[in-house]
Amino acid sequence: MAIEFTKYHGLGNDFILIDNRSSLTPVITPEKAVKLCDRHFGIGADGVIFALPGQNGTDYTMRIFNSDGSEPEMCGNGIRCLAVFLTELEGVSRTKDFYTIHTLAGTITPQLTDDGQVKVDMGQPRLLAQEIPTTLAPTDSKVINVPLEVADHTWNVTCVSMGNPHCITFVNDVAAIPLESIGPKFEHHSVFPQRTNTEFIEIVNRNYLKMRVWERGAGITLACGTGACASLVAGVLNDKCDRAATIELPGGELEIEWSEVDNKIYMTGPAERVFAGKF
Ligand SMILES: N[C@@H](CCC[C@H](N)C(=O)O)C(=O)O
Repeated sequence: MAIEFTKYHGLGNDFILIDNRSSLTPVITPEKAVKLCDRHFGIGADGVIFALPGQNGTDYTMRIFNSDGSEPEMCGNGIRCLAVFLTELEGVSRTKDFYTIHTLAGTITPQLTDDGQVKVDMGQPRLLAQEIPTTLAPTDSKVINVPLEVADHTWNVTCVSMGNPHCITFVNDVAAIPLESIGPKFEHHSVFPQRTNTEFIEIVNRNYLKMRVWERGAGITLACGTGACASLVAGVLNDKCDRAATIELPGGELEIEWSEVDNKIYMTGPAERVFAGKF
């Protein structure tokens, strides 16, 4: 059976999107997703995203497989891509400029803005150790600036869940971080029972941060939306940045705001269609 797909990216964090609106079961297995994501023998992507029917009153459901076949709870760049993909699928019958999307991290709401970007209500960050999850602190404590031994070095980390786990470290120079070698050591550290995404952040000023990321299940990527949101929260918790900032990633910039009004995170950035095909 031939399956149609469309390739999208959000700041170079790239995904294979599949129209799965006729069933709540993904049309391909995690093992097949690994093959499709392979950059030499497949289409090449950081993950596969499925547009499924809505649940609990939402418009749609999003599921995603990382390039290693694991299933994360949420994907920030991916949900912007999904929002634009849905407009493509719905065509002229589209009647509104936002979607309610059921995810494993709860209901997320991406909105298409007039300038072609996508602004996403990412929900509230979760800060307790049991919510990350991590054993770095007692279950009902926050994990802020806590020492962690990785690769014979003590890193002070702050942990934030955006539905998926993030471990954030502030450094003087993100370019100097040997991501390829230490990323996997953070991801598989025994204090993270569900593994973790890892962000290294350089504070340029209180409204501009530089970030590099090692993603759980995908390795080095050019951008991570949930990671940018989690990093802004970590910056605020450590009094290193304001509640609204630009995050510069290798693939481009995201605007992130942590609202004092509703405690939610709002992420704004692009989503670009690359090409479509069949496999
Ligand atoms: N790139 C994504 C995050 C994708 C999921 C992540 N690899 C995980 O396993 O949690 C983003 O833009 O948020």
